[in-house]
Amino acid sequence: MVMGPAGAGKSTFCASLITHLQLNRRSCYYVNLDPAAETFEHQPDLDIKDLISLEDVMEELKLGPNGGLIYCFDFLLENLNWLEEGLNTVTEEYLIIFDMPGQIELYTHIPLVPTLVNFLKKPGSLDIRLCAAYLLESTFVVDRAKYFAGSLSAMSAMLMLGLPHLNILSKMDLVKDSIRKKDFKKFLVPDATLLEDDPADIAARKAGINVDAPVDDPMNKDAMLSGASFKRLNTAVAHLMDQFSMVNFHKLDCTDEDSLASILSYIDDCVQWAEAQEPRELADEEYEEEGDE
Ligand SMILES: Nc1nc2c(ncn2[C@@H]2O[C@H](COP(=O)(O)OP(=O)(O)OP(=O)(O)O)[C@@H](O)[C@H]2O)c(=O)[nH]1
Ligand SMILES: [Mg+2]
Repeated sequence: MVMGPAGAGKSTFCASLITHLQLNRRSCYYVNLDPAAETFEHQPDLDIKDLISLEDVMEELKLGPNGGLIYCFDFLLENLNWLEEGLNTVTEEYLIIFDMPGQIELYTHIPLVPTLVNFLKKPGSLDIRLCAAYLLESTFVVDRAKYFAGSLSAMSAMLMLGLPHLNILSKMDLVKDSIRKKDFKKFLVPDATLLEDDPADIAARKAGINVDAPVDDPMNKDAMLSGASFKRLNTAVAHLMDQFSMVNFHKLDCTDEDSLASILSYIDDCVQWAEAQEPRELADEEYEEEGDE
């Protein structure tokens, strides 16, 4: 189940993963659960838009895009038999890829996704072994406040969903030229020491702003204007991440087959894909191909 904030690269990752699976002769089943998604590199095998369209909901119920999305998800949960019918025949050989919408409220404020997850993994029913792939943009590391806020959202999803969980820094192609591999390593585990060389603080100090001013009252206007209370907030979030010590990241570059293979192997481990495979007989043409090699 591919999740993460809006624009994190979820659909692109799904498309690259499908291409990678096809190249490696693996079966996959693509489920689009984002009712706002318009174009696809690979046509979904099951598409929420066949059940309900966000456009219709917004038009008929006079809802905005976020309210409309929540309505669509509510509707999906009331019509889970549609999902069950679509997935019932998918065998263990398949890797099912769920492409999720990016609105964070689906995971946290109103627990719609946790309800869906419980339905999909229910023993005796669909009984799908799920794994969450939570994507964050790797460019976030440049802005420590964004990086820690993103890591906190990842941790929140981990706690809410209780699934085997992979946190992934996507779009590595965008940073690989500007940040050396060795320097990037420290961002794979969110840790409060990363705030020590925050470029935003360095720039603020250069501009003569005292971001290190002691803050007795974080709501004090001076503390807010100087950025000192914001720094205090980030430090608190960073220490919280340290205390839970739950989040670590894997790097993903969708343009690199090795990177995709590495992420896929983690996913396979989480969902125990290899263990679930029955030994199968090769089809005649596959025998011939193997012979040729
Ligand atoms: N350079 C680069 N751009 C990417 C990558 N993945 C996604 N993008 C771009 O980022 C934008 C958003 O990508 P999507 O895959 O649609 O992101 P998403 O998370 O599915 O977005 P929502 O479904 O709207 O939440 C698009 O313009 C993509 O072309 C990547 O690996 N590298
Ligand atoms: Mg998408």
